Amino acid sequence: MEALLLNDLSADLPDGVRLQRAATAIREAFACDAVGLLMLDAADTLHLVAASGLAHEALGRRFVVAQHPRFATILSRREPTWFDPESVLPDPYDGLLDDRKGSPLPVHDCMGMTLYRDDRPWGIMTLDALATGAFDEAARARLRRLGLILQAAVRVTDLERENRQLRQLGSTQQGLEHIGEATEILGHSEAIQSLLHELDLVADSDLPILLLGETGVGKDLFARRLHRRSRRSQQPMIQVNCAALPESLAESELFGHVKGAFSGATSDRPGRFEAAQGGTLFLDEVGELPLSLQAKLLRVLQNGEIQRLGTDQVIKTDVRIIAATNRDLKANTQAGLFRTDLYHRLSVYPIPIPPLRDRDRDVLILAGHFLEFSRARLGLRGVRLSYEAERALRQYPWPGNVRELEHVISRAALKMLSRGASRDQVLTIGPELLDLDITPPEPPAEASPQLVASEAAPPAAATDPGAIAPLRDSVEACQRRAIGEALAATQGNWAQAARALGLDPSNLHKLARRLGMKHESGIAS
Ligand SMILES: Nc1ncnc2c1ncn2[C@@H]1O[C@H](COP(=O)(O)OP(=O)(O)OP(=O)(O)O)[C@@H](O)[C@H]1O
Repeated sequence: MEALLLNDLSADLPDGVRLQRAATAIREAFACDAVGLLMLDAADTLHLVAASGLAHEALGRRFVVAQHPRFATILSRREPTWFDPESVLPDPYDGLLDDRKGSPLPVHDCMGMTLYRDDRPWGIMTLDALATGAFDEAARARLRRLGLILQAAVRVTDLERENRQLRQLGSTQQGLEHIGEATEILGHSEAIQSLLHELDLVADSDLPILLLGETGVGKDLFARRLHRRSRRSQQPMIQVNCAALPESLAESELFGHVKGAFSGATSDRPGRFEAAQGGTLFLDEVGELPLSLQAKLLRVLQNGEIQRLGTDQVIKTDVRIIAATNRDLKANTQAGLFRTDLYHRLSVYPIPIPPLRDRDRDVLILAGHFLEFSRARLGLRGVRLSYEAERALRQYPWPGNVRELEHVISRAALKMLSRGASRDQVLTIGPELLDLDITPPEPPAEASPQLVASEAAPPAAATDPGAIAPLRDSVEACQRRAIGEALAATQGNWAQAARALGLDPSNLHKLARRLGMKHESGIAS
C-alpha cells in the first residue's frame, strides 16, 4: 500500500489531484469510511484540501482550530491520536460523513495525525471508521508510517506555494468572522483551475488586466489574487469603485488636488493613483466611468504621469492597472458609451471569469464554505444540505453567481432557526428552504450513494423512468435558465432581456412571476 501511495504521490499531476488520490488510497488501505487532509493557515484555521468519504460540500469547509477540540488535540501531539469512541469531544465531521445524510455521527472510531514541514505543522490527516475497534494499535503504527510518507510528498510538491498563500491569508484574516468575505478562491472545477493557472502566469507580467464577468462571479477576489502573486505584492493595492465616484469629485479622487484647487480644498491631498504608487490600482466597475473622466484616465495611462488638480507639477506614476467590469465593454464602445482607445489600453490582457453555472460541482464546495460560516456565526452544532438541496443548487442557473449563493445559504440557515430548529442538532437544509423556485426531480427510488469528493464522475444518465422529471418541470427549468442567462447577459435589464428572448416585456414579467423569479415588487432575491 505504501508503495502504491508513493507512486500516486510522485505522479506528474496537479497538486489537488495528487492529494485527492492520496486520500482515496489511504481510505482504501485502512478500509475506513472517511479520510480528510487539512492544511493549516497562519490564523490557526484548517482547510480541508482533499477528502474521501465526506460530502462534496465538505471541501469548502474551514475549521478554526480553537473551535474544534479534536483537531486541537491532534495538532498538539507528534504521535497519531486515537479518540475513544466514547469521547465526548464534538466531531467536526458531524453530518458530513457521506452516508450519514445529516444525522449525528454514532459512536465510531476516529484517529488523526499532524503532518510537519520543516518541523512546523503543515496540517493534519484524519481517518474515521463507523465500526468501532477498526483502529487498533497496529493501525495507529501504520498511520504513523503513512504520515511520514505524506510529509515527504508534501515537501516535494508545489503545495508549498499554496501553503504560503494560505499562511498569508491567515495573517490578514482573523478566523471565521471573516470567512464570509473569503479572500481565498474556492473551486475544483476545470474552469476555475485553468483560470487560476492563467492568472498566476500573467500576475507577474505587469500587463494591464481586464477582468470580465457577470455580477458576483468573484472579480474582486481574482483581482486581489493577481496583486498578491505579482512582484508588487508588498506594495499597496488601491481599489476604486468607478460606479460610486461622484462625477464632480472623480478627478480629485483619482489624481488628488492641492490646497485651494476648488472651494472646500483646504489642504493638499494625494489621489488614488499616488496612493497606489509602486503597487496596483484596481478600477472596479470601470464600465461606469463617466466619459469625461475616461479621456483624463487615458492620458495618464499613456504618459504615466499625473497632475494634482490645481497645479502644473507633474508626478511620474508607477502603477499596474487591473480593471473589472460586468458590462460588455466592446459593445459599449460601439454604442459610444466607452472610449475605444481606453478600451484597448485596459484590455491588453482580458480574462473572462466563468459564471457559477459553468463551474460544475463548485457550487457545492462554495455552499459548504458558506454553511460553515453560518454554522459558526449562529453557534450551530452542524448544518448541511440534503441530497435534494444539493440537486437544486446544481440545477439553478445562478444569475447572481457566488454572491447570490452566499445569500441563499445564509438565509436558509437562519430560516431553520426561526422555524424552531435546535442549535444542538445537526441541521439539514432541504430545497424548500433555499427558495430557488426550481422543482428538483425526485431522487431515484434506491438511494444512490452521495457524490463523494474523490469520485468526481459526472452523474450517470437517468435510465430509471421514475427518475425522469415531468415535462412541465423540465420546460420550466429550461425557461428559468434562459431567462436567468438573458438577465445575466444584459446586467439585469428586463427590457433588453425581453428583446433578446424575443418576448414582449410584459409577457416576460408575467412569465418570470409565474416561475417565481420575480415578485410583484421586483426580482426574487
Ligand atoms: N471562488 C470563490 N471562492 C470563495 N468566495 C467567492 C468566490 N467567488 C466569489 N466569492 C465571494 O462571493 C462574493 C461576491 O464576489 P465579488 O464581490 O468578488 O464579485 P464581483 O464579480 O466583483 O461582483 P460585482 O461585479 O457585482 O462587483 C464575495 O463575498 C466573494 O468573497
